[in-house]
Amino acid sequence: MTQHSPLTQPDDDGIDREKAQRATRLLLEALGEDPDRPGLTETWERRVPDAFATLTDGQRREAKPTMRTFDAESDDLVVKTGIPFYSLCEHHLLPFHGTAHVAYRPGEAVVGLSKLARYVRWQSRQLTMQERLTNDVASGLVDELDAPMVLVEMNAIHLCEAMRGIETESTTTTRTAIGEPTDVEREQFRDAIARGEGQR
Ligand SMILES: Nc1nc2c(ncn2[C@@H]2O[C@H](COP(=O)(O)OP(=O)(O)OP(=O)(O)O)[C@@H](O)[C@H]2O)c(=O)[nH]1
Ligand SMILES: [Zn+2]
Repeated sequence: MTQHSPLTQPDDDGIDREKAQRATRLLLEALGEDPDRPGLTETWERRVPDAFATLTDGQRREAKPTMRTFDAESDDLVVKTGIPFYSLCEHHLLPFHGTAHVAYRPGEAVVGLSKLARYVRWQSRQLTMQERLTNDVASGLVDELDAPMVLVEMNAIHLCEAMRGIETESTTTTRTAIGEPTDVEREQFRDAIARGEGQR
């Protein structure tokens, strides 16, 4: 069907490229398009399968960022706010995107700061719901860091709500805590988020 992949088996990036090509072609036909018109041939042959391979690599452990850690020197809360993320809603296959804030109380280790953002980006790349993604980020970080306490907040706009359906762009906030955050830690997390928002 294409020079990019003669195989029906999943490629290394985990998606069955020929199926994705056939499905995209079929969808274009269902929409009344001619998939063989010049502007669309590479769309089903290459671009859409490649895009979905990237946008779902959160399902593949091999794509997980390396979480380099260092010895912790204290158990003071580490907070990273304003991490952009892009995900796909499993109901409509449309994006939801926004900002994540994460905090953890170190156990034996702290992680390189950039890895928190990389981890959120990787986890976001799957068909999911915002609530589940928030929990996945938190439980994943607990496992990765062996951290006794993690807090995550995500704020997002869902394009399935903005572009169709209710046609309203509103922000959804989801939060989760794993472990037992103290009142002081919760306050530090809230303050850091508010400070970050003040700077934008
Ligand atoms: N809880 C939750 N709901 C979501 C998320 N993403 C999309 N939705 C909602 O999923 C629901 C799907 O509702 P359905 O009634 O099955 O589908 P629909 O007819 O397309 O719904 P409308 O969007 O209201 O037109 C909608 O209310 C969306 O707003 C998410 O991450 N979490
Ligand atoms: Zn949706």
